[in-house]
Amino acid sequence: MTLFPAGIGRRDDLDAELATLRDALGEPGLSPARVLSQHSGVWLVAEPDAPEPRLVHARARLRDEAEGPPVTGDWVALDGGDAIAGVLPRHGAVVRRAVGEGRAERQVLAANVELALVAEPLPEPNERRAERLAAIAGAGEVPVALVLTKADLDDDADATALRLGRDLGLPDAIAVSVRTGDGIGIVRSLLPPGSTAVLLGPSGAGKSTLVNALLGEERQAVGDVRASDKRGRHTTVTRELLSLPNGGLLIDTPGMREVGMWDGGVDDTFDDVAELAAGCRFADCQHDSEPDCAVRGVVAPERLEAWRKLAREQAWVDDRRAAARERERLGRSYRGIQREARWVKGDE
Ligand SMILES: Nc1nc2c(ncn2[C@@H]2O[C@H](COP(=O)(O)OP(=O)(O)OP(=O)(O)O)[C@@H](O)[C@H]2O)c(=O)[nH]1
Ligand SMILES: [Zn+2]
Repeated sequence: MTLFPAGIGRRDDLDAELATLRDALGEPGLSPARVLSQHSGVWLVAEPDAPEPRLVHARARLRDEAEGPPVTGDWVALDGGDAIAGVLPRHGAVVRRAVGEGRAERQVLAANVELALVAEPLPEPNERRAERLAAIAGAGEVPVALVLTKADLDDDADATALRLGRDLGLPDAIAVSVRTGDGIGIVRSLLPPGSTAVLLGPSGAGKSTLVNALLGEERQAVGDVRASDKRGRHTTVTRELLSLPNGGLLIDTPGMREVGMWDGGVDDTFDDVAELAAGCRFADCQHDSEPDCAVRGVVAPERLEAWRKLAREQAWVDDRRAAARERERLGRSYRGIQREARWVKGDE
């Protein structure tokens, strides 16, 4: 079986970006690859001309960088020694706050994606959950299509998709059923050859079932790959980049229970609120009980409550990130002073 009949996606500026990285690291021999999946301490990568993917590790420096380690979908530069030497700039990434109460760290869920498919199951899709996923995708400049699964369980599936799409400001909203095949062709048309999309949604939404339908008979072996780390333990794939029969690529993610805001995107997702808010008397109007509010009474109360919640959460994250940057800045100047002191003493 050929593992990658359809290639590993498109990257228009690959040569130029690789050249920049080669120059920056002073290593002319770096070659490109794409991360298919991420395991503990190893990465499965595909190279443009290699018949099979292989496991590589990453240089230690990449693990504690602000950007975090390479993730599924990343374009990376490999050195001759089986290591990822650098990660190419990400064009379109879905980032959430890492899971855990009070943690202010980022987690990149998927890199270099051109579309996020946000899945919610019918007959009772959770509008707020979809809104939140759309917000983190929007923050990474990734367009969103809403995919309402299990359409066979809802007589008004198409009407629900239309309404939800309108409420959330997502023009692409499709009801799909793997049982009847409804909508599958439309989803396929959103994934043209060479493009990469990511599928996001809660556990049980029917993501794996949908992926299997899109793969048809060609479910690939990458899904079964298990990597053994240095201690010989086995770890299972979490997020993987799959190659669809028509040449589109799809990153499959496990169901998420928590989706914390990280990079903003609240105003983009709630552009109805943002636009109307220009007419409020106070610039920091919470559209709650303030006089002369232009939003309250126009935007649905549930959506307004969701906006408040996400905006508060984003403010919390922004505060922590600013504090972390300040600590980093102080740390740097402190280390600088130490270095200078040593230099003066002549012991460096
Ligand atoms: N009626 C109906 N059931 C579906 C459809 N698609 C999936 N299901 C069912 O929904 C359940 C969950 O589907 P999965 O594909 O495992 O869901 P998932 O989103 O991948 O879940 P995680 O792997 O936990 O993230 C299964 O019992 C499927 O058979 C559909 O179109 N119609
Ligand atoms: Zn207001």
